[in-house]
Amino acid sequence: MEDILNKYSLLKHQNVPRETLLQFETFIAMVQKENKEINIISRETEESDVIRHRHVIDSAQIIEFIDLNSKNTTDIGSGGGFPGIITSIMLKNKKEKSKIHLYEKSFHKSRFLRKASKDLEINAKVIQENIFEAQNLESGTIISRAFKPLPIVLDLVYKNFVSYKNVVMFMGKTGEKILKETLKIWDFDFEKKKSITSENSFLLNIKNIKKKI
Ligand SMILES: C[S@@+](CC[C@H](N)C(=O)[O-])C[C@H]1O[C@@H](n2cnc3c(N)ncnc32)[C@H](O)[C@@H]1O
Repeated sequence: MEDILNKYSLLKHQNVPRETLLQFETFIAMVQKENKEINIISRETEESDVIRHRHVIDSAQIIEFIDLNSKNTTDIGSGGGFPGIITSIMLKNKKEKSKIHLYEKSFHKSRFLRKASKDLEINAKVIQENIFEAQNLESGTIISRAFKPLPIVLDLVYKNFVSYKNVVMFMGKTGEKILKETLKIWDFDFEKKKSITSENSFLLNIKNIKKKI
């Protein structure tokens, strides 16, 4: 059998423990099983290799942006648990106490997320709610992957969160254009990191959001 470290060679620089990688593999099997019942990820991407690269490794690369001094991190629009479940697995094996709050409006996906969190014994809380209706939220890092466009996420954070440390956004191939347009309306500090899984994508680590107009 191929060594698990080879399968996750893109994460080599992060020294992810074998135990964490094994839990990633368990989670991949859970997603594949559930995907037969409900649409967690698109059917074309449900091969193990594809889930590992496109969803698991892609999610894991944000770990360095998570504020470990905060009580909780919030994943908005968690879907099948990317990146919320993946980061929670990593925090558990790093013995970090920060809890991941997974906001997901779908009943079926929330039920899957709850079961996966329980079976994986991770420190995650699933909140089945429309996040736009949630008020006075508090978080350390807020994570958003394939949820809504950047300006909508910024507006949500601005209006619905009373405190947060930073916002991590996954940006695709139109990311540069979207960033430029967004900066006309919003003022914020940001840091960019090239994605390790996709040539045209990057991560944005955003702080100090202010509205310009
Ligand atoms: C395209 S999926 C992305 C899921 C996951 N973050 C990923 O990267 O694979 C967007 C998810 O956000 C959820 N969602 C959409 N609007 C929402 C809302 N207002 N509140 C909470 N969840 C929402 C959807 O049900 C869906 O599961």
